[in-house]
Amino acid sequence: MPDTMIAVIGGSGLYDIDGLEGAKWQEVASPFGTPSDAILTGTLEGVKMAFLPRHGRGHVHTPSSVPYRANIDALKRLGATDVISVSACGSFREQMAPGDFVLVDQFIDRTVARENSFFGPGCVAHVSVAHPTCPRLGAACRTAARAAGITMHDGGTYLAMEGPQFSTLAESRIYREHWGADVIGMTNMPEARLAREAELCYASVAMVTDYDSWHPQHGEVDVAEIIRTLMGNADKGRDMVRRLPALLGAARMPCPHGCDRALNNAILTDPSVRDPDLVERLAAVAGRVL
Ligand SMILES: CSC[C@H]1O[C@H](OP(=O)(O)O)[C@H](O)[C@@H]1O
Ligand SMILES: Nc1ncnc2[nH]cnc12
Repeated sequence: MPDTMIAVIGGSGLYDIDGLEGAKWQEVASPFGTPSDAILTGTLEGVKMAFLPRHGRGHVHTPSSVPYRANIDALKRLGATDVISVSACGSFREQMAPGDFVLVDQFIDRTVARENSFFGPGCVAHVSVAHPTCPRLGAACRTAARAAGITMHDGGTYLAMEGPQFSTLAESRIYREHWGADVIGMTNMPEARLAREAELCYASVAMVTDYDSWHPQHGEVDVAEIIRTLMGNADKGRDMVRRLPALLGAARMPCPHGCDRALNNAILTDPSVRDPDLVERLAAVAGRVL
């Protein structure tokens, strides 16, 4: 078993984390493109850590231009075992209020313009994403957040939209009233799919910044208000992250939910007809089974 390496993908408002020993920003090359930014690496309480700002420092990437495949591949190449996605989101539930966190466990994918798989012609694979997040990693996030005094809602369905515009009122109502979505954001898909293909445990912590556009008392989404809430959320997110190493430990045990074995029996293409270039590109993601 490899050592634990906790990788945090920071969303809007979370562009770095503090307190890492031996911290350095490391460029990591990927055959799937250039990651959003260099990756901050170091250790925290003896546990390896990595941090990647999803939109790049200074917020360069739109939700659609984030190089999701390069990001996940680069984290896997570095040795990441567990990925915690930290994201801003709108809320469809009165009780999931701005400033609260939601431990997302399901997704509805409405993205339309993103590469959503490492595999393709010449190496076809199908993994299950019925349960797209890792309960073990999620439990650590829940414990860490609650220990930090954060209101963390346990479980929620995240609707991933393409953006960059926010939803119309009609869309917001459909997602909330008919589709059962709890929160909305623009980035967790295809990130969660790719983490599963790369056999990484993935947990999503969504930090509520607004009530999207459905709430009669709150009107439409106001970016200035989102940014104000984000600032407070980012500090809470850092506090949660600081508590994770003690909960996950440096010595990793196999994932009891099978995230680290997701590719067992998933590749359909016969070895004799696999595309050698694609197989080479897949070395980090799928080398275990290729
Ligand atoms: C800041 S409002 C919209 C923006 O924030 C979220 O980003 P992330 O998921 O990376 O925290 C949302 O998905 C949009 O990209
Ligand atoms: N209401 C919202 N819709 C989509 N993404 C968001 N990120 C933060 N708030 C959001």
